[in-house]
Amino acid sequence: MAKTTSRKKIALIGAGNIGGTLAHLAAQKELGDIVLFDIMEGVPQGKALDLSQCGPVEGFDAKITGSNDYADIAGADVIIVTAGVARKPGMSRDDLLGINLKVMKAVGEGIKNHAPNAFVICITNPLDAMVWALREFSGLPHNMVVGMAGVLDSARFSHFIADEFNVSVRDVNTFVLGGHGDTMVPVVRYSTVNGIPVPDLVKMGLSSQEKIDAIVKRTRGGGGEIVALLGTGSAFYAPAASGIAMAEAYLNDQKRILPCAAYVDGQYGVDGLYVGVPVLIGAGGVEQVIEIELDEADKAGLQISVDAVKELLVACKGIDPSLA
Ligand SMILES: NC(=O)c1ccc[n+]([C@@H]2O[C@H](COP(=O)([O-])OP(=O)(O)OC[C@H]3O[C@@H](n4cnc5c(N)ncnc54)[C@H](O)[C@@H]3O)[C@@H](O)[C@H]2O)c1
Ligand SMILES: O=C(O)C[C@H](O)C(=O)O
Repeated sequence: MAKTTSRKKIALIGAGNIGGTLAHLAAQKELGDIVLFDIMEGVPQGKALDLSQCGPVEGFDAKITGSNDYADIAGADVIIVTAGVARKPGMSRDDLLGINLKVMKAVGEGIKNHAPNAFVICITNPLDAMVWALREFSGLPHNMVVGMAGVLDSARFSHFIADEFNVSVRDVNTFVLGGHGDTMVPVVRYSTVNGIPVPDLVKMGLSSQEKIDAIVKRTRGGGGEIVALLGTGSAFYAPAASGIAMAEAYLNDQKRILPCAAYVDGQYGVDGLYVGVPVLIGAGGVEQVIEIELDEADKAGLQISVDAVKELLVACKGIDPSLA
């Protein structure tokens, strides 16, 4: 029987570890038909065929194709970008700036020419600089281009908090703001177990400040911990799950409040750059930047993070004068 053509279309630029996992999750959730794009010939096609053959076993109905041609992303509702290079042990995310900036240029132009109405989620590192550059190269409205980092960093924080208090992770809610680097700001005051702020749980003697401080530190280094363990490549299951949560918020107009690298234009005293803040995502893309009250320590932490992102933008402009 002929299939409906009114399904949503999800284009995944980069068919590596995260791209393949994104495709699998999007198919399992039947978010729409999926195009996997990569410059490696055969890889997106091979992964698309393999994933399509999960359909009969898992019972999902989604058309999955692989491509090396940007024309195939035409009409995409959502694009998730993971194209580029991942860091190796001993490297920082910022070491990827030069190589991945060139990738963002090619991807941005591909999106501009073939899918300018899509909601674009960037995952490529160094995240806050790459999402800014991707927006510049694509020319899309700022509210339609967003970076994935805070959902992942908060998921790590939540996992560690759930472990510490020996409670279900479902009852834990945490917030990590700022750039996706060593200067990220896990906001302990807004982190709760079923509504009870973590500092109150410490006061109740259920943990200690030292243990919470260690969890904050581990969260900040969460990506590096996995890079060191894997030896080659970086985390991809939780990053893909986080990207899918953001895509679902847009596709299903969920009005979710999620920490994302969003364009900030005045809020938090920050102007004209992408950095991790709470935003409302719905059918209008990033519909609002939510300005929460921060204490002095968190404000200072956010400023340090913003300054680190600013330095990366200067580096981007130095490498590619078209960005200046
Ligand atoms: N934002 C985050 O929280 C977060 C989390 C995890 C990983 N990352 C980053 O995501 C990126 C991808 O990670 P991964 O594990 O999927 O890496 P990977 O190496 O498995 O996959 C990257 C893919 O990009 C492709 N690629 C390279 N240049 C391209 C181009 N010009 N056009 C299209 N495709 C191109 C490669 O062929 C490869 O298949 C890395 O930069 C990594 O650091 C970010
Ligand atoms: O740490 C990395 O290099 C990948 C990613 O940014 C992560 O946090 O897992």
